[in-house]
Amino acid sequence: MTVLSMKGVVAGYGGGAVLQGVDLDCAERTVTCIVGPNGAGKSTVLRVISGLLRPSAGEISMDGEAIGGRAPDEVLRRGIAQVPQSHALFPAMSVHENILMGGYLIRKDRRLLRERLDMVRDRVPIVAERAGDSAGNLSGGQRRMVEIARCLMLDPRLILLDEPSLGLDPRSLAGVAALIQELNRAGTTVLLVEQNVRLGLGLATHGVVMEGGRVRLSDTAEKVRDHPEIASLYLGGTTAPSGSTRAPAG
Ligand SMILES: Nc1ncnc2c1ncn2[C@@H]1O[C@H](COP(=O)(O)OP(=O)(O)OP(=O)(O)O)[C@@H](O)[C@H]1O
Repeated sequence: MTVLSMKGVVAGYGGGAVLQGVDLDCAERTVTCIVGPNGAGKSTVLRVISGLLRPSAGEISMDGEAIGGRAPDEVLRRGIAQVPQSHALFPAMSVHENILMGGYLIRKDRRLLRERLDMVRDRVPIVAERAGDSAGNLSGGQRRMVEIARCLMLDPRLILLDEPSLGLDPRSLAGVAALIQELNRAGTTVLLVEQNVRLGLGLATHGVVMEGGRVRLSDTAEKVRDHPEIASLYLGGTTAPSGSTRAPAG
């Protein structure tokens, strides 16, 4: 079943279209990774889905219902949560308080809030382990985990992640990759943008290559990763060794 569908989406920032007719589908329970050169429009795709940017043409639908051009809070209520590129936590607030902010839309339903909090603590252990610490005192990798955990408070159907690997050391990378895969196993559909092509396509089920505001290639992550042009452009001329289709866990 298709969760998210984009057809012929055109969008930009006033000085001409950045997205020039993007077609993209995310099937339920898949992890789709968008890769491509700087300026290709990858982050713009996420912005146009989450409602931060209005498309000037084309269609965007979620579970078959049109959402193109809707306000961000409405898109969020429909189950699409975006985790921004970085620095998304309130550094002076505790981890627990930051997580509660993620439940703002459901704050009046105390029981649901409590249930979600338990679920988030369960899925992302650092939320309980560092509950009382200021978010500003966490390492980069821990912050990224809490940023992702925060968006789980609304139990989204689709999570949008903009460069989850940005600025992380290798150990944190593995932890964040494992968390994304775990969420996916629990049933969440994920769409992410990644500069770290090896990591992104390693943890994804599907890959999308963008160039000049268009989708150039869309296939299983494995096929995209093994595509000769992708290998030479992004993976240093070598295709990933067979058997390394998934990022290491832990
Ligand atoms: N807020 C903005 N205002 C004006 N132009 C923008 C804005 N954000 C992005 N752009 C332009 O839109 C184009 C696509 O940007 P986008 O961030 O989507 O690319 P990207 O593929 O994610 O690349 P990168 O990895 O560099 O972020 C670029 O030419 C960029 O300069």
